[in-house]
Amino acid sequence: MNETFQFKLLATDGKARCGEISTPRGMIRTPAFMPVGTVGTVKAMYLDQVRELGADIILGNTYHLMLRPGAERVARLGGLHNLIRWQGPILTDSGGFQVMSLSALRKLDERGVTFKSHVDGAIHHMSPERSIEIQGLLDSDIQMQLDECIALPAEPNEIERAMEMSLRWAERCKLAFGDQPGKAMFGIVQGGDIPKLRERSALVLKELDLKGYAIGGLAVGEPQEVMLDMLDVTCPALPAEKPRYLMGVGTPDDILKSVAHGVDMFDCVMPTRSGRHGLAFTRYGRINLRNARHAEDLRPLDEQSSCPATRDYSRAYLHHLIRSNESLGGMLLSWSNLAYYQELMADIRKAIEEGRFADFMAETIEGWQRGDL
Ligand SMILES: Nc1cc(CSc2ncc[nH]2)c2nc(N)[nH]c(=O)c2c1
Repeated sequence: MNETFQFKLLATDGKARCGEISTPRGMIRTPAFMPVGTVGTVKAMYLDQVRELGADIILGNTYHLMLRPGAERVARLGGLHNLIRWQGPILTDSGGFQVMSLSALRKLDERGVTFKSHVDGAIHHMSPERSIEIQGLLDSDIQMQLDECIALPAEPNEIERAMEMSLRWAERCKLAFGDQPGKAMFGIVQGGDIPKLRERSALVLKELDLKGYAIGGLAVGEPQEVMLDMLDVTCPALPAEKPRYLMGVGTPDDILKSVAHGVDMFDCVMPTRSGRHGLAFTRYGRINLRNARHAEDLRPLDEQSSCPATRDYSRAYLHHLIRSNESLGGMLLSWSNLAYYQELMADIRKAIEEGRFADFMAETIEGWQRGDL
């Protein structure tokens, strides 16, 4: 079993890149979509199914897991991989983003974040060092620095303050992480929608010579064109030989266009969360199965799909299950959406390798717009 964490670029087509990250727990093919397993489960899915769909890596979450079952308990139980029975790589977010979006009472200052648990109301303090310690206890393969993500639109001096503090936290996290062969700690580029702050953040993080770089502070309410403009500024400022992970993104359209801007890794709750609410992502675009027009439509979502949930179940039945709020509805649509996302990633990787990514992107977007009546 190899002991290193190594990113290899296999092909480029314009700014789009195709590569692979080798880790002691297995290979990650990029561009990669990472299903979100926030509290140790990809909701409504068996992890064997998630693996069979082509996912090489899933996400865990420091904030949720430190509150329940607790980081030290997960370590006593043999680490996250053994607990949830996923032996591939796991990436964990550092928790700051979730504190700011989920916990009732919270305070953020130079020392870190202080918050009240949404589980039992207990008060927690998480410093950059503690976040890395927790991710270590979870035996995470790719760990995120603690950072402060500002929702957009925001005041420039607020964006600058948060970006500068995130840079100081990056250094503290690098120190706390130390040297763990086979594992990686990623810095997170901040800077909101301000190009010169994005450039500074990327350049200072590049000096830290980390094994990979996340692009944070996006997919927080800004229009897609602002997100893509920030990628135009950020990606060239990052080292070409390191992986780039765009956090919290996104729809199939966001992913396709972000790959075209040089992004290698993605994560989003979209395929599972919207699946539970009846929204299907297909090569024809979105289909909302709650809509009455599906009530007697015996067609499957896509008869050409290799996924049984997409190929074998009628829209009428999916409509019935979602309207009846039956668990099977969310299970089948989560399965179908994750299958579609992984199929899209596989098609993207192939198109880049074959030097036809621009045509593939145009054809794919046209298929979504054409829809299927
Ligand atoms: N949009 C967005 C999403 C996430 C969550 S990514 C995630 N964690 C668990 C699941 N998915 C972010 N996380 C951090 N640490 N920083 C960010 O700027 C940021 C931005």
